[in-house]
Amino acid sequence: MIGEGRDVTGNGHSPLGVDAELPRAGHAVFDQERAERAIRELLLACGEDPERDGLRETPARVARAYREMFAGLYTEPDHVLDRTFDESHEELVLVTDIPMFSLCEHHLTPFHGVAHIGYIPNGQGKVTGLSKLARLVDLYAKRPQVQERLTSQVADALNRKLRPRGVIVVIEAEHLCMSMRGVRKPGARTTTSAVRGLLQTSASSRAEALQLIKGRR
Ligand SMILES: Nc1nc2c(ncn2[C@@H]2O[C@H](COP(=O)(O)OP(=O)(O)OP(=O)(O)O)[C@@H](O)[C@H]2O)c(=O)[nH]1
Ligand SMILES: [Zn+2]
Repeated sequence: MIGEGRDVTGNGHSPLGVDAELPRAGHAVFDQERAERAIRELLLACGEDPERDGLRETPARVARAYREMFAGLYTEPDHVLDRTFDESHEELVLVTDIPMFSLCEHHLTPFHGVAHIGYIPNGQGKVTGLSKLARLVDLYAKRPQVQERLTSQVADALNRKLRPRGVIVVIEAEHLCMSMRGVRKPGARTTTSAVRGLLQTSASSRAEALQLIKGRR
């Protein structure tokens, strides 16, 4: 099957079904041939001619694009948090404006924007590399998603793996299913947040994090 043995994520992790050490996420591997057939059928259903010059390679291209855009189905996102550093920092760590691209599971059209991710380490050597926060949101985003679930999944993964004192995830995104079709409201942005631990229970800690997120520019 095409896709086996390749790093579809571009982040050094193998797709599942190849590396038995990796925990399973969803089903095994991307079925390139099936996806190609489906895209060809879609073109036919739309009244297009998939044999014309400009479209001949399109089913294969689109299938490869979906393999990449759904890479989070074949790789366990939590895996990116496996390596931690022994740092005694006990205050907020916040990475803002992480570019985020996903596909809404209702229309399979993109929603995109930025993610802000913060956590308060537990002071017992569970600090992650900053890039891993961006990798985490990337892999959960690379699934058919809704913004609310994406936001909670990132927060829950951080909570599970780092056992921090608190977590905050805020995602601001524009949904193309609301801009280029349907209700057609380009520019409308949706903000979702998920807070865990101290950032849920302590209004002042949450306010401080939100202030840093809102006042970042
Ligand atoms: N809560 C939530 N809704 C979303 C998300 N992405 C898309 N949607 C919404 O999913 C809904 C699907 O509504 P339906 O009535 O089943 O589909 P539809 O007839 O295509 O709806 P319209 O988009 O209003 O034309 C729409 O209101 C979308 O705006 C998301 O991430 N979260
Ligand atoms: Zn949608």
